[in-house]
Amino acid sequence: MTLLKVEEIETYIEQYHILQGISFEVLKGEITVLFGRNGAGKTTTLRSVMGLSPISKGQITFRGENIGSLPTYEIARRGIGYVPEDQGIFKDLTVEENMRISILKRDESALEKLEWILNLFPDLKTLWHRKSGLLSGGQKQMLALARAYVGDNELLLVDEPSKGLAPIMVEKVMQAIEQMKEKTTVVLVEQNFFMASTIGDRFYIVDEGRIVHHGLMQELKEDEDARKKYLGIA
Ligand SMILES: Nc1ncnc2c1ncn2[C@@H]1O[C@H](COP(=O)(O)OP(=O)(O)OP(=O)(O)O)[C@@H](O)[C@H]1O
Repeated sequence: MTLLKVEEIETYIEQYHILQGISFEVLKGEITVLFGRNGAGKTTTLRSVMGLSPISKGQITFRGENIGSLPTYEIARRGIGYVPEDQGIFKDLTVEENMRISILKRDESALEKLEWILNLFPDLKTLWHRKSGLLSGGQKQMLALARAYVGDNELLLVDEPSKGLAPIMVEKVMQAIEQMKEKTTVVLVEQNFFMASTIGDRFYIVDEGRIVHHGLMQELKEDEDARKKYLGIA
């Protein structure tokens, strides 16, 4: 089932034509990875879906509803969570406080979700009363993912969670995202092909504001020529 459909979106930032016709589809329960070099337009794509960088053309459909012209808070209310590159956590609040303000409805399902995610990230339990600003980069990333997960979201947009992390931490975060797939759907922006290709189901490659290649992750893993051509790796 298609959860999110992005069709030929175009986005300007100031006078710059950043997205020049981006289309992709996200199927429920899958991890869809957006690859592409620095400055290709990956972050702008996620921000456009969230309404943070409004589109000037094209259509964005979430669960069959056109959300392309809605304000960000309405898009968030419909169940799309965004984990930006800088994680978007409240650094002066504790881990507990950060988690509590993300839980919109304090019902049984929210508590179940909280328990499930804390089992996935046991470090957060240990750090429960610590100010989030004092956490390591990897711990902050886990907190950001956990917050997005308990926020009653059906789709998570996650921007480069591996950025700046030590390899062991990158592996942990990727494994966690893979496990989150059991419960939610993820669009992942990632430069680390080797990590993302182990957990992704489908890929899209962004270049100069356009999709230049897409398919099943397995196909890209088996296609050395495409990896060289589009990602510059063997
Ligand atoms: N506020 C802004 N003003 C002007 N140009 C911007 C602004 N934000 C982004 N851009 C430009 O838009 C283009 C796409 O940026 P974007 O952040 O979407 O790329 P990206 O693929 O996510 O790259 P990275 O991996 O480096 O984060 C870049 O050329 C960038 O310089």
